[in-house]
Amino acid sequence: MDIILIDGLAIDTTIGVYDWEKRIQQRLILDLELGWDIRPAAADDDLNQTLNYAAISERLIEFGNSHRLELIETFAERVATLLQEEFSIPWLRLTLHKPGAVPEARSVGVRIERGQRNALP
Ligand SMILES: Nc1nc2c(c(=O)[nH]1)N=C([C@H](O)[C@@H](O)CO)CN2
Repeated sequence: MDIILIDGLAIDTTIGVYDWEKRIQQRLILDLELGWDIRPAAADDDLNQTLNYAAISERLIEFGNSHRLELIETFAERVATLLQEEFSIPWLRLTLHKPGAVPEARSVGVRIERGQRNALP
């Protein structure tokens, strides 16, 4: 399986468990590895046969702007489901950072994998 990469995607959203967090926007940073077979697109030089990383990035930014969640776990799970359902992505690894959450840490976050890695040749 090949991998389409989106690294360091900045998404501003309302996220957090505390009351003060529900009144502000905070930035999440997403790194995505999206499983795909890129050979048909490469053979035909055709965007329609691959994952359009620009369209996916735009959709995830829109998701963040239109949802208010508490846990980064929930955000990550919702994004993974969206990617699988709307873009038919068979396998993905999502790393989500909430950089400002713990001042003493460079970053905190979650990493999840969803789907079947060997679903494609
Ligand atoms: N595992 C998690 N721990 C914490 C989360 C979270 O989403 N997942 N969130 C918070 C607060 O919202 C925090 O980010 C405020 O600084 C605390 N722990």
